[in-house]
Parts: sequence; C-alpha cells; structure tokens
Amino acid sequence: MDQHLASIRDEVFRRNPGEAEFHQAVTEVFESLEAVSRKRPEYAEAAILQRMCEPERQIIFRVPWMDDAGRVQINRGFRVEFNSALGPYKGGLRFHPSVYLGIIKFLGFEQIFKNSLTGMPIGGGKGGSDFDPRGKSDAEVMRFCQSFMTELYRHIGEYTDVPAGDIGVGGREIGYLFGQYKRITNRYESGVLTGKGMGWGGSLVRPEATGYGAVLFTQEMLKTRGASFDGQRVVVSGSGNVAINAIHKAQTFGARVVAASDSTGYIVDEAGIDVDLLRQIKEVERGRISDYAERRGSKVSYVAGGNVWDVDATVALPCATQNELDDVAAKRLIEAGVLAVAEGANMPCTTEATALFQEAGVLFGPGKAANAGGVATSALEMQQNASRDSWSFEHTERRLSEIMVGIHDRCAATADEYGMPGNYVAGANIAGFVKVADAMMAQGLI
Ligand SMILES: NC(=O)C1=CN([C@@H]2O[C@H](COP(=O)(O)OP(=O)(O)OC[C@H]3O[C@@H](n4cnc5c(N)ncnc54)[C@H](O)[C@@H]3O)[C@@H](O)[C@H]2O)C=CC1
Ligand SMILES: O=C(O)CCC(=O)C(=O)O
Repeated sequence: MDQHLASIRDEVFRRNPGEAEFHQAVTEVFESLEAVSRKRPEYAEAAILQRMCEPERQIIFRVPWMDDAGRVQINRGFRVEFNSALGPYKGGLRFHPSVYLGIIKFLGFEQIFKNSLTGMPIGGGKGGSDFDPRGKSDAEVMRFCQSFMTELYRHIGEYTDVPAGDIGVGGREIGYLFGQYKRITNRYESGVLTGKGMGWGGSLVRPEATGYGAVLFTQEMLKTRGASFDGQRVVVSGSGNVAINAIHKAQTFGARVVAASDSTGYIVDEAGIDVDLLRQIKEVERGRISDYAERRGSKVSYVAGGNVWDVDATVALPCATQNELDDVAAKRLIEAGVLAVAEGANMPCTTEATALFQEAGVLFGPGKAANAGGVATSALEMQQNASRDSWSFEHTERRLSEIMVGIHDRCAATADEYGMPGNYVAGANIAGFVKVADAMMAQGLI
C-alpha cells in the first residue's frame, strides 16, 4: 500500500482503538486500492476513503430483559449505519457473546462493498448484540427481541435501514423483531426487515441464498480452470444457515461433502453428509454437531474441540465465523491439494491465510463476493414487498444465480482491468469501492 493509503489507514486505527477486526477489514480493502488511487486522483481530493471509513451513524443502546427465573438481564445493542450512498442501510443482526463495536464495524464496512457488488440499490450497515441465544428458551429470546426492537424501531424503516439475520438471528428472531416493530409503529411495513417467514412477506430462497450463492460463485471460479463441483471432496466449516445450504447445493452439483463443524468440534462422514439429518439436528432441535455422529453411528467420526481444516479437501468453504482459518490451516490445505476456497462466512480467513492461498494459485473467493447471495436475495425480498408480490422458488433462484454469475464476472473483469488477473480479492474490493465512491462524488459532501 502506498504512503497516502497507509496514512489514512493509520488515522483510522488511531480513531478506532482496540477494534482489531475493523482494522483488519479496512486494511484488506486498502491493500487493493493503490491502482485505483493512481487512476482516480479525484477520490483523494474528495477524501472519499476517509469518509467511507467513518460510519454515517453508530447507535449503541441498553437492552434490558427478564429471564424465565424473573431475573433482570442487561445486554448491549448496536446498529452501525455505515453508508447510504447506494440505498437504505442493509445488513444483518448478529446475536453472539463475542459481539462488540469492532465486530459490528468490520461487518458493516464489508457490507458496503458487498452490497455494491450485488448491483442492487442497497447501502451498508450491520447490527447486533452480545446476547447469547444458546440455551435460552423461546420465551426468553422473544422478550430479548422485543426489548431490542423497542429501541431499534426508531432508527430503521423500509427507506432508511433494513436489518436481517446473521449469526444467532434466524427466522424465529426475525419473527419476534417484526412483531414488535409492527406493534410499536402500528404499520405493516413488510420491507423493514428481511428473512421473514414465507406466509408473512418473506421470500422463497432467502433462507438458502447465502449458502447456495457461495456454491454458485465457486462453481464459476472452478469453470475458469475447466473444473466443476462434480466429484470434488468438500469440507465446510460451521453447521448453521450458510453451512447447511452450501452443503446442500454442493451435493446437488455432484460434490461429496465430508466434514462440517460447530464451536464444539467437527464431524467427518466419508459417505457424504446427510444434510436432512444435519438440518433436523441444527435447525429444528438446536442441537450439537456431536448429535449427528451419535445418530449416524460408527461410520462417522466426531473430533471434540478439533479444527475442521485438518480434514483434506479439494474445495474448502469456511462458513462459520471470522478468522477461523489461519495460516497453519491454509498451509495444510495447500499441501493437501486444495483447488478452491470460497468464504461463505464474513472474513473467515486471516490475512495471512488469504495471502498463502493467493500465492499458491488457489482459486480464492472473498466473502464480499462469495457470500453476497444472501443480501442480494434480501433485496429481492424488498422488491417483492414493495410490489406486494411473491415469486416462485424457480424464478427467485434464477435471479440469484444470475446475480452470482454477474458478481463473479465483475470481480474477474475488474481484476483484469487493474492488471491483477485471477485476483478476486482485488476485483471485489475495487469494483465494490468504485461504485460507492462514484455515488458519493455525485451526491456532494455527505
Ligand atoms: N445468514 C446469512 O444470510 C449470511 C451470513 N453470513 C456469514 O456467515 C457466517 C455464518 O452465519 P450463519 O450461518 O447465518 O449463522 P448461524 O448462527 O446460522 O451459524 C453459525 C455457525 O457457525 C458456528 N460457529 C460459530 N462460532 C464458531 C467457532 N468459533 N468455531 C466453529 N464454528 C463456529 C456455529 O456453531 C454455527 O454452526 C457468519 O460469518 C455470517 O456473518 C454472510 C452472509 C449472509
Ligand atoms: O440479508 C441481509 O440483509 C444480511 C446479510 C448479511 O448480514 C451479510 O451479508 O453478511
């Protein structure tokens, strides 16, 4: 990175101390932008990058709620409205004990470029809480969501800010949040949240979209080497929404998905993961991945506390959480002959791991591009809500597929244009950035 970019980055670090994940996300984008700075000096003149790194608005609030034993509990809620140059702020809510401002800011920052890449009219934002839904009853989750929305409602809206799910926030939570929004505002404003249930404004394919999209993106990368998913040995990390749907789609493309994980360990099923059983355990029973091994019997091994990246793969799909795949894991996967890695999760590969994959010539799809199918389908849900319409599964999936092919091609073409062929990281960062930068230039000093 040149001196000008490095000095802006250092200032971002200084202004946002202790936010390691945000620093990492900013650095990864800046590392792609040297060529853009040379080609478009007007961005520096207008301090576009400095403005992009400063959220338009950051909201932090108290979330008091009562547990089933009648004890008062307090959590912290966040919504970071990062950039609205392209449309209303759009991005998920994460409920996980690790959540703090630095995580929400890294996610919100990534979302600006990801949403830009989708080609849909959506800005970037993210939110969440340090609330841990694990082990809580439905009633506790409902009371938490109602309290969270009792503050959040005043900041969001169909034309303002449209939250959705992320880690720890799925259909159940979106239902409770939507119910409380409607109750407080007395408005049936379908477009205020996405990821809604099918009977009340949700879109078919939205639950599957992030995982399906990651596989569709990977398929496009594989095609550039004359390969496909057919016959690949795939390892997926996580076993939540993104992971399960990535497993399903990879299998329909002929891959054998042999491993998946959760925060307690991983399973290896050489016959190929039974995705219906995994879905039942994880989405219906809210159980552990070890339950899968117990039910499948001796053919399946479970490694408690292990690292799923110890399992050989020709295609690796990290779909759990940030910085879960480090340099040691990357070296191991490269030695084992991995052909492609695509980030279903947000920033799951450390900076060092990403560099190793790229140096080794592994096809590498960064999260901003590879997992953009979720938010893109959220934008399709907003379209359906706005037109009081409801599309078929086939139509919506075709739109998703077109969007993912479009993102792949835009990243590849941009990487070529800027002299970095095959570098999807640079292609995604530059293509995402330029569109937002041009909109900001056109909209004056905002
Ligand atoms: N849900 C969506 O539409 C989108 C999600 N993402 C990203 O995908 C990732 C997964 O999100 P979801 O599947 O929605 O969440 P989820 O809550 O459905 O599942 C998260 C999964 O990750 C696992 N996990 C969490 N921490 C872990 C750790 N330290 N080690 C191993 N496994 C761990 C959990 O056990 C769970 O299986 C996140 O990075 C999220 O930001 C990205 C784009 C859209
Ligand atoms: O669908 C959305 O708005 C949220 C998706 C999301 O949080 C993400 O892309 O990381």
